[in-house]
Amino acid sequence: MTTLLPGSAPPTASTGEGPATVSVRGLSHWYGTGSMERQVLQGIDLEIHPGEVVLLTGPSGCGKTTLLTLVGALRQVMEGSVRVLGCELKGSSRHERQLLRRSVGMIFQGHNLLRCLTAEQNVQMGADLLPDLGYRARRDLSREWLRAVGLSDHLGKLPHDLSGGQKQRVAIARALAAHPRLLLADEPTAALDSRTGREVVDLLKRLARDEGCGVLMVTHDPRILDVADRLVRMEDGRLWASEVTVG
Ligand SMILES: Nc1ncnc2c1ncn2[C@@H]1O[C@H](COP(=O)(O)OP(=O)(O)OP(=O)(O)O)[C@@H](O)[C@H]1O
Repeated sequence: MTTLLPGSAPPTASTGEGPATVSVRGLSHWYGTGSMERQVLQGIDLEIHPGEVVLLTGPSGCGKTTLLTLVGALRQVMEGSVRVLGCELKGSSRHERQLLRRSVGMIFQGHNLLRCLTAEQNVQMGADLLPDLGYRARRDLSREWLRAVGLSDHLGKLPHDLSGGQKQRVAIARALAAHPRLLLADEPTAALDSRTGREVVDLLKRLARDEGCGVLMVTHDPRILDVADRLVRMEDGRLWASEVTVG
């Protein structure tokens, strides 16, 4: 039996069909100017389809986070094409990028919780992005997501009363509460023990499958590679043709 995620629609997703969630073509990126200029991405091509979980691996400093932030509309695209949920980011306006980011969930290493808000209030910020939901519905949704990540007993706690792994799970619940159509995650299991890390990636996989959400996840964690529909390896700013279909 399939258990639906909080507030989710019945499963409709199919992996690899329909328009791509992300389509990157010939993407290059540089940092610095003049003699300090350094190319960090070199002609990247990548597609992610609705419901697909793509894991990105590669050595430290090879450009993984840069790629994630470009796809997440957090940086201006310098060269190449990045289409996310039908929106071309090359040449896009700040307003267009802001609108797009409402449909993109992001889980980065420093979980960025607001220190003065409880776990429940932090997650509610994610639910606030959903249109047409009253206060009570948003609060209930936040509680359901916190239950889904195993934190029902910590609703009223402030971030400094939570462990690193618990904070990471709040950040994950906040990203998922907004019902993203694309989820970008930078080492989401880094601060988690192996059991919690496994639960979190299984949750992300379910989100992808049940809601047709594309997932791009950077990881160094060999214990979770099996969650991938596809593994992509980056070295020196290039995606090598080692796109391995996992299972
Ligand atoms: N804002 C910036 N300004 C200048 N250089 C940067 C900036 N951000 C990243 N870099 C450099 O660009 C290169 C790629 O960095 P990036 O963070 O994308 O790599 P990464 O693969 O995610 O590394 P890690 O696995 O250690 O997080 C690195 O050499 C990094 O030092």
